[in-house]
Amino acid sequence: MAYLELHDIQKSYYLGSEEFPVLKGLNLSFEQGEFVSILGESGGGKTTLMNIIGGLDSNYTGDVVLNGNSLRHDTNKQLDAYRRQTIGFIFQNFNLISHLTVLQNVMVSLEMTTLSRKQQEERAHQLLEQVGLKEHVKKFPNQLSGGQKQRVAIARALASDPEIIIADEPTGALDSQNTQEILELLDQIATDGKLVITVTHSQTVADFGTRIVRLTDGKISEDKQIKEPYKAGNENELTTHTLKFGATLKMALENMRYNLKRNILIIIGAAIGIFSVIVMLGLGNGVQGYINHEIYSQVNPNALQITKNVSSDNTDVNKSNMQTKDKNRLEKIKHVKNVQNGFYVQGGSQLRLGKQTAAISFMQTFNPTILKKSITKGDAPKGNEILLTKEIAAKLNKKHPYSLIGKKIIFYQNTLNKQKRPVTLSKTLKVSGIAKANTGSTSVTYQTMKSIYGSKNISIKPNFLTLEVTGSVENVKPVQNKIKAFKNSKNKAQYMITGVGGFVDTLNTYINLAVNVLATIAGISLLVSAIMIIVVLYISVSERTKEIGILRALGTSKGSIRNLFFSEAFFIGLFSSVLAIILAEGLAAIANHIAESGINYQIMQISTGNILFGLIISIAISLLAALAPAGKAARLDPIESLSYE
Ligand SMILES: Nc1ncnc2c1ncn2[C@@H]1O[C@H](COP(=O)(O)OP(=O)(O)OP(=O)(O)O)[C@@H](O)[C@H]1O
Repeated sequence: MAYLELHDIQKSYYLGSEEFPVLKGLNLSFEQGEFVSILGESGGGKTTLMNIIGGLDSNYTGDVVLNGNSLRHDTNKQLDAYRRQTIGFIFQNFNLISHLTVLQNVMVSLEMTTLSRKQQEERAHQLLEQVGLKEHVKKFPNQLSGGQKQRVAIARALASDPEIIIADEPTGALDSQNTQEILELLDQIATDGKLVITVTHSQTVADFGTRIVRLTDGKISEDKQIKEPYKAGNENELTTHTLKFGATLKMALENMRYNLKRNILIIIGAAIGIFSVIVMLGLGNGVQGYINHEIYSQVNPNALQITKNVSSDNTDVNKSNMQTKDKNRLEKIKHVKNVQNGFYVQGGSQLRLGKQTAAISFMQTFNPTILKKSITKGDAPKGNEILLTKEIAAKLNKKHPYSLIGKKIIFYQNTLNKQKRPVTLSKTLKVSGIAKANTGSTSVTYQTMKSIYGSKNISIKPNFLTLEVTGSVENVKPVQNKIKAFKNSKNKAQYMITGVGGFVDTLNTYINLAVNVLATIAGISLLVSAIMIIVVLYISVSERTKEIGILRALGTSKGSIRNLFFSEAFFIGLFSSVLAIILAEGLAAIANHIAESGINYQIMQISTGNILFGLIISIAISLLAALAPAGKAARLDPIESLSYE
């Protein structure tokens, strides 16, 4: 059994239904240490044969047997591994990857070995030194002569220490000096015990080897040994794998750097969409925050006032009073705390200080719906104290209303006693503080109110209750709904509620809705970015068709080719979102600077969540956009890709 055997290889090409047989039943066997030249007329099927031996073409009849193992039954993955580990390709037109340096071109092959990074680099340098390119490792292929390019290709072919070197007219594009040098290198490879099979038109090249096989009309017309073959070499000890994800990421970055201007434009284009979305979300947060801030400074949205829902023709005041059972049932509602008695009077109240008097149209007990911050000076009322609105205070002392704080004034209240006779209650109270008229209220404590009425033996019952809702303002609406659900005997709501919490929650829902609609509109530009990325990646695939062919010939799997384009898309997504985030933060800084001086509030609040959302959506869209182009790249036929011009 020979090292490599070809059994009855037949191959035809078809144009429509018309068959063009190229190889018509070849039987050959090769041993390691041989330097075989395949000679034949142009179009005779030499390249076709090399592709079959090299595992690039499996669409033939017959069998290729390596070390007793047939390639016939190999899966695509096994064929990838065969090309990586057993075959080293050298092409007439060199087929180097133009955006990689000499060193990187050799490293592509080495990155598919299990050697450590350091060992890979050492081996690449050593191989390049061996082919005489020590000084040129950092150059790009277009900075090299033809002969130098072919040496890079030889170093690359040797990288994974394969047992078979297939050279398809390796000197076809070289002058006689370079031809001589390349042939010597190939001869050296054969001396090391590898099998070198080279295709050539030239008798001189053919005479250099140890054996000549002539192909005529799809058959072997001559097979002659002209020199003693060299001794077979040792088994290849390097194990290989396909390009790992890290390596494809690196290659994608290198390719992006090579097409820098185009990629910068794409990144800017894609960033615009992400930028708009982040700005919209940030602005939404800011506007919502600002509106809530404004509302919260006026009212306490978590405080509710509850009164009995009595019909207007009802004259029985007792019906509007709150009972202990009302208090108890409110206390039981989830998120409710601090249910307090409240009492208000409308009309009949007056204040006196010396000769000055002031009528109070509405008087109530101090409760949580009166914001502490509405008290501009002084404090909330305690026992026998009264909080005045600035308006009322100004009636008692126009010039210096605040000077009333700490002073004693007399409070009068007209009411009816138990016998329904009109009486005037009076009590001296100390002014505890002055509150804003719009958000505060003239008020005393419930106890003080009780003692004012108690002075004429009148007992009062709370005519409203206040409660506080714990947690966020979102809890207010459910509490309100529970309270509204209590019905009286006529199936009417038993209570009426005043408080803005539910409204704030509804307002927030609307603001959120508006922000999401705006962000979605901004998101349409993401669709444009996605289409742009798809187009660019398709262009990239067609530009890199040859590179894909080269990588496939080197043994890169379809999956890794797919990853190469996913990696590129990943970076486009990543970089464009980073750019978008920087721009959005910059705009936020400017907008907030201006807003701070105008409304004293940061109007654009970009949260970490918004940033993460931008980052993830950008990468996800780019990866989705890469699906079709990456799939196309992976499906490309390696042989067609290699011959792509
Ligand atoms: N994909 C293809 N579809 C159809 N015909 C093909 C295809 N590839 C090659 N052929 C034909 O098969 C024949 C053999 O081609 P091949 O490239 O193997 O020849 P060759 O001996 O290497 O030629 P040369 O020495 O000129 O490179 C040619 O007639 C060519 O036109």
